[in-house]
Amino acid sequence: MIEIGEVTVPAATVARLPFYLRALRDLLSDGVTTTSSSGLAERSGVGSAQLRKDLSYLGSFGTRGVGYDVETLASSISAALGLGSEHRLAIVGVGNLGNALANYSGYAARGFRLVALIDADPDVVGRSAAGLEVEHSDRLEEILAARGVSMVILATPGAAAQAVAERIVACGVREILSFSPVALQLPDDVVVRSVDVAGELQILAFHAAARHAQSGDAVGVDGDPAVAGVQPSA
Ligand SMILES: NC(=O)c1ccc[n+]([C@@H]2O[C@H](COP(=O)([O-])OP(=O)(O)OC[C@H]3O[C@@H](n4cnc5c(N)ncnc54)[C@H](O)[C@@H]3O)[C@@H](O)[C@H]2O)c1
Repeated sequence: MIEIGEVTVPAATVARLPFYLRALRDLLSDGVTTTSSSGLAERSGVGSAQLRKDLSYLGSFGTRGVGYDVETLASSISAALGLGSEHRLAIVGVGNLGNALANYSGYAARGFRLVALIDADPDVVGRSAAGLEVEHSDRLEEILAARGVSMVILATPGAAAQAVAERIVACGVREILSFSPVALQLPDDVVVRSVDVAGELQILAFHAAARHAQSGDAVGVDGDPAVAGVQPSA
């Protein structure tokens, strides 16, 4: 459970709020001002009962027979997610992944501003991405403080991740999005979200194997024995 203002919201609900917000912003850009819970649920990819339950944690927004006011609901979800004010973001580890993430153009529209790129490799330092110059990690503390960084994307190799994360946390940063393949050991008040693309693909492989098993087809996608070998649980 996560505290949002004075209410406690299940972590799974918080994880779905960005999907609702994205769907609402799409509706707004299509000029749609009201939406039904079923319409919003469909756009968000969740069931409408789930959506109504999730939104009930944030207060009462819908009007029976009319639906939700798109702008009001989007503002409420934004506020609940703490997106009212801009989050200043740094990427630490600007290799293949960090560079690709730096060049993502969607941060500003979602309330984030990329303000620093940091790397340890002298060959990488000085390169430019997204209008920023990569700076040396020797100056990490100084850079995070000077730019008011509140969130960090960590994309260093696993071997460096723990030590770098500790330095980031010592600067007061409490939210880290980690792509590094290690379980970071950090104080309890630090929130780490870990992204594992290969792990997500394994989950898809599991579902593919389950579907093939149900249809009596023992061979996985494209005959891949690794996929075929995954056994779904009951
Ligand atoms: N989670 C995922 O889904 C996923 C997907 C791809 C890669 N990864 C992981 O992300 C990380 C980055 O992958 P990549 O392909 O970009 O690797 P990369 O080697 O291209 O980039 C890593 C960068 O980190 C820098 N670095 C090393 N030590 C550092 C330190 N102490 N401080 C600051 N920078 C430092 C390196 O100089 C390099 O530029 C790896 O750990 C990789 O395993 C995760």
